[in-house]
Amino acid sequence: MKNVDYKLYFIMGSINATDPLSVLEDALKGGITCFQFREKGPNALARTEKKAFAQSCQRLCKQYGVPFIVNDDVDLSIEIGADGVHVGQDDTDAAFVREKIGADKIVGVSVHSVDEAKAAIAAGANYVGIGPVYETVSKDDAKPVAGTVLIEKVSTLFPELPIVGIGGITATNAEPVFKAGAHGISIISSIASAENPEIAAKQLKHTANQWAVKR
Ligand SMILES: Cc1ncsc1CCOP(=O)(O)O
Ligand SMILES: C=C1C=NC(C)=NC1=N
Repeated sequence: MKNVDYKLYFIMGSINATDPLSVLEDALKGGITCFQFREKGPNALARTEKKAFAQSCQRLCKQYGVPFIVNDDVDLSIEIGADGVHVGQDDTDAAFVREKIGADKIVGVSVHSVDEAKAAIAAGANYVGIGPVYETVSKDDAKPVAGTVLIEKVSTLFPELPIVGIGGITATNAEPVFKAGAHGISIISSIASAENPEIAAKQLKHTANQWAVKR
């Protein structure tokens, strides 16, 4: 799975929306370019329910030709033939994930330092997620707000490495994330909690397209 478009990377799980499948379909209609199935938190689904929900999301992504990436759960990703896996520093080791899912799948890694970015590259990551750029309400154990400093450092040191910024990103604060060198923005609440998720995705896509051209 090469040259993936990380421009507008939506992340969601069953706890992020009342009707998650209709939110995902709206986001897909609004033009998201990548989706991450992130089923985490106190009331997250497990086992058979989690797999069934993941496959419903995967089916929608397939209809819209959008890559379907699973957060952390490597076995689920393999079981349902997902397009890739995203891992955090405390999740499964990225090199192990790469070895398990094979060369043509997507491996994404959350990084919080230059050293972690270096290690992610060595492990065979296709992209890194850097944040939280701004205050986030969607991850209770998020690291301190980092701004765009690390995005600038990593994009300067590793110009070829795809970077997505994450954390509190909206249509009005996305510009600095791209200016700092990110290839894309990762979003939960600006889309999942929006009055109209399709319009929210369209607005974010418009901003992302403006900046992706200037890269
Ligand atoms: C998963 C994750 N990692 C760092 S912040 C975050 C949550 C992003 O959610 P939101 O876009 O609602 O701030
Ligand atoms: C924590 C994360 C950072 N970045 C991305 C893309 N996904 C995540 N779940």
